[in-house]
Amino acid sequence: MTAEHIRMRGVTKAFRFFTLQDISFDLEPGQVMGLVGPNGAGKSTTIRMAMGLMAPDAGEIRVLGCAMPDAQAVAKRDIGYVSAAMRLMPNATLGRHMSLVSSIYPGWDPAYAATLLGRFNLRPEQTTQTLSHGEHTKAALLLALARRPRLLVLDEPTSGLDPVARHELLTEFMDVLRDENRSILFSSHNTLDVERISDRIAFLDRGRLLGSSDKEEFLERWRRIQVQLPPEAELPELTDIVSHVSDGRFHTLTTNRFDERQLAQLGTAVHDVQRMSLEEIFIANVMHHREAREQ
Ligand SMILES: Nc1ncnc2c1ncn2[C@@H]1O[C@H](COP(=O)(O)OP(=O)(O)OP(=O)(O)O)[C@@H](O)[C@H]1O
Repeated sequence: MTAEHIRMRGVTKAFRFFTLQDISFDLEPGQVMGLVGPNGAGKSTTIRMAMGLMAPDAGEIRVLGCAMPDAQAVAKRDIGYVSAAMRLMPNATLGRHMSLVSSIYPGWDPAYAATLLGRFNLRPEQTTQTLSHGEHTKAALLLALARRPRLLVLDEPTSGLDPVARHELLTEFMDVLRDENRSILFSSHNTLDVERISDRIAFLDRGRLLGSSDKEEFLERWRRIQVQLPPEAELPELTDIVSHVSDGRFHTLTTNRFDERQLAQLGTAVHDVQRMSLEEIFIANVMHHREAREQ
């Protein structure tokens, strides 16, 4: 029995034109992990395997202590899963969905469901086919959240939502995490959302995991260093520089392992040191790995 809510080790899945390679990460109780990657990076494939909807070619997946995909029926009693591809029954009302879900899952919380109806501005009488895209997403999220599952797995949960609904949803996620036995894995292109609520981040690109660590660790390690050299002077040999842009005199160095040693080596040439947003780190990380692979 493992304590992790999700544990992936060496997970590989090959399609005709794409391979997800050697994916390993852990999601601990009480954590929110943002799975970030460009289009086609393998986020949904990773999530689908974690949900037991697809078997890996190799590697180990355990979710809430259950081996996936074999023991998915047991694990899913305590997982709320929402993806953009999911469709509610077209002719049924939201109220019908709510009573169906509440009859299956003992954790259903009617008072919380009523609160979410108000927050998401939804009515139980609405049928699925009359819902807008954003309302459909909110309805699916309501059905997952009101079960109060131990693990929420959300594939692009904020796509198609307006900024106010996004804000409300992210606030809901933070509420979920007041309970340290619960956790969330969510995928997103929206690095602002990920930066706001995640405490762990996994970056994926072209089927590979570029890194998985605490958000604060990413934000602490990555820096842009602006350097201004006197004429004829040469930039000292530095390690851990992932990108270097220069017009001869002014240099912008991006480092993924910032420390005082680098500044000491550059001395008085350092003009400015800037923290990077998660979006800037994401782009720099992806470009650095792509260049390294192409060399
Ligand atoms: N069943 C499948 N058969 C063949 N190829 C597949 C299958 N499912 C996914 N792929 C391929 O795997 C790659 C990764 O897809 P995936 O949906 O996991 O990416 P993603 O990171 O979620 O992308 P996006 O952000 O665009 O939704 C894509 O190139 C896709 O074409």
